[in-house]
Amino acid sequence: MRKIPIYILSGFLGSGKTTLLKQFIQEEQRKNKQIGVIMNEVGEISIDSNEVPAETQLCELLNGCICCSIRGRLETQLLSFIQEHSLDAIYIECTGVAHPVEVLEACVSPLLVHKTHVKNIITVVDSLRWKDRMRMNLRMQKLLVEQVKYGTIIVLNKTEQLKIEEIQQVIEDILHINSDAYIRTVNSEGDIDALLINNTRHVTVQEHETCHSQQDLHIKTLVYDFHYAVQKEAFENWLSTLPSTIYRIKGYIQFYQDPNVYLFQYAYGIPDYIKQPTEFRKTLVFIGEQLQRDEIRKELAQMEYICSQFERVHASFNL
Ligand SMILES: Nc1nc2c(ncn2[C@@H]2O[C@H](COP(=O)(O)OP(=O)(O)OP(=O)(O)O)[C@@H](O)[C@H]2O)c(=O)[nH]1
Repeated sequence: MRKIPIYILSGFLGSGKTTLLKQFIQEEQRKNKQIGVIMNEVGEISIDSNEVPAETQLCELLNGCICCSIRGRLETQLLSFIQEHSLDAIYIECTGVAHPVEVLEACVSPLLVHKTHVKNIITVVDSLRWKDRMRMNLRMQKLLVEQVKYGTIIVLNKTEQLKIEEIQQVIEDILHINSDAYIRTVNSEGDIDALLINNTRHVTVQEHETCHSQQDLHIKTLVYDFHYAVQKEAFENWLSTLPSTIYRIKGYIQFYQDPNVYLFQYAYGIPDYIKQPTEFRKTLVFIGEQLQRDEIRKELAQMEYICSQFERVHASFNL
């Protein structure tokens, strides 16, 4: 019986996993292949799944990490994918705080071993964050190293943010931890076929140190729903005050006096806004350590309140 290949996309928060996944999907579609995608999020909602085309079989596993708290749900989902669809490949996008070997363990249960095989663990590295990783606490540094150590292919992404000699240093560090293949990319663009086929190392479950998102890493999430727009300048000023332990923010936002809704991405302190063609629920998801949830809620609510007052004044002048 033909075993369905599984590709595990690993890598820290905001490193470029979804960006890479979108390219895999395009490539598979170009070859008329049917694929299944499993997206795991530590938070209670997924923003990234809106990036997956409607014709792709998609499953969201939310509110926990498939490497620890919701491992059983991954197995159930893989089985249902196999039984209900005729798939050529399955892609699993891990949370940014997952340990790749523990995701692998969840994929090699006795119920799955005769039906699937894990072809590659592709670890995406944010080159700039890697270069500066000593600024992170030891637990996070260890996670970054573990993700690199157990990748069968390393994608060194966001390389345009570094100087040539810095890239050389990052490559040296990475090869020291894992001498398997690596590929340098910007926007996760590269030789997609090489990532799918190339595999110098047999993918096996190995002894490893654990680092679980909630117990060991103390990762917390917050979902904030907007009722009003906020002023862009005030929002950006506020972003610049956030601690570096807020590793990731993503979601949809609307700015005062701008009718557009933007996909907002914030990774390693760098914000990015992409105008959306359609309406989305205006929500931000925060992922980090020591999240001061009440403070974040209060500060965002304050920005909304100011704009709601502007709108009231505006409306009263137009009456
Ligand atoms: N400057 C730069 N930005 C990039 C590159 N690749 C991806 N990004 C941006 O980085 C942000 C995060 O990218 P994603 O692909 O969502 O990262 P991710 O690993 O899926 O994020 P999580 O799933 O939240 O962990 C987005 O704003 C991307 O557009 C790159 O090569 N250079």
